Amino acid sequence: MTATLMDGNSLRDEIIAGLATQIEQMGSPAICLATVLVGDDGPSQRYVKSKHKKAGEAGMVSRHHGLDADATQEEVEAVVRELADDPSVHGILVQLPLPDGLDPEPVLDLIPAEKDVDGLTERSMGRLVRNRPGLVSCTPLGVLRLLEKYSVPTSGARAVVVGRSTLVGLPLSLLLNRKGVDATVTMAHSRTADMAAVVREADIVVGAAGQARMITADMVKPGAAVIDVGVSRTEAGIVGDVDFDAVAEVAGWITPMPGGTGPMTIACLLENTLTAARLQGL
Ligand SMILES: NC(=O)C1=CN([C@@H]2O[C@H](COP(=O)(O)OP(=O)(O)OC[C@H]3O[C@@H](n4cnc5c(N)ncnc54)[C@H](OP(=O)(O)O)[C@@H]3O)[C@@H](O)[C@H]2O)C=CC1
Ligand SMILES: Nc1nc(=O)c2c([nH]1)NC[C@@H]1CN(c3ccc(C(=O)N[C@@H](CCC(=O)O)C(=O)O)cc3)C=[N+]21
Repeated sequence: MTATLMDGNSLRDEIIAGLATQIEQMGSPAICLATVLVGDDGPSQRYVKSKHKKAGEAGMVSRHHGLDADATQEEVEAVVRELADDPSVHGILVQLPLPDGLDPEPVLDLIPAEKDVDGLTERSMGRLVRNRPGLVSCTPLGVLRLLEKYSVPTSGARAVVVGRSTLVGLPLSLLLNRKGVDATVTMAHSRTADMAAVVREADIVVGAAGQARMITADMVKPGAAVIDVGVSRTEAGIVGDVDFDAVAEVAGWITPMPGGTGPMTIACLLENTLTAARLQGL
């Protein structure tokens, strides 16, 4: 392998240790992250469990609300409303996607901006667009942290983000475009014509489409930084959007899957929870 491996597990541990120290210095207040999961999807339950475990390591408390897959819109909204009104809860994360038949928009609308640790509400997204301080989606933040940690040059670099969701692709594109980061960003998606040619232009490639191994070695410019966000369940197990073994021979930097962006998402979620607690006066 010629690429430098961008190790999300070790950077996560570093970030969580830093959070634990900060929280101790604050006199160890009970900073609380609440998660809401509707349905019994196995991997979602695993991610949520891992979020709670890591919250404990950071010196935070956490609370989980699990609802049955057949929960009604009203039931989900009632849970979120209760968490929104509860002053002992500092961060609220509603695991997406919700089961078919439930509309996430009115649910997200109930999350107060200062508790929006996923950065998904209209106010948080608006602040991101307007370049004002606010909570930003965790996976995009984690990607930026990895680029920074490994000194990947971003100013003037061409970045291609494959995926334009409000959870990952869109906020990440906005962050990469920000003053100070200064990449020239292309957002690619399922209608992009000649994806291979678009990706080949990139100094920084982010796969956030959820299409198993769609980014192949022939699509990658030699020396590029390749970040894998996608998670697909296949018969071979969990695989990313990047054809890791072959791309690692061409890229300058690459994230492993697992061990790359997943752990960084959790670290940044906890960082957002501390920020949220401070916004609420802790
Ligand atoms: N590692 C982590 O921490 C996290 C991982 N994930 C994973 O990242 C992936 C993306 O998540 P999310 O953004 O929520 O997913 P969405 O399904 O909301 O969005 C997927 C995006 O990828 C685009 N897309 C789909 N197929 C293709 C294709 N063949 N070529 C190009 N673009 C395509 C879609 O395009 P269009 O808009 O045209 O439909 C859409 O913009 C998933 O696998 C998810 O599990 C998500 C969050 C955190
Ligand atoms: N509102 C909302 N916010 C999210 O941030 C969110 C979401 N909904 N829905 C689902 C996706 C997915 N996601 C992951 C988190 C951690 C890992 C993670 O830690 N993965 C480990 C591997 C874990 C394993 O092996 O199961 C790793 O990559 O090393 C992966 C994926 C957050 N998501």
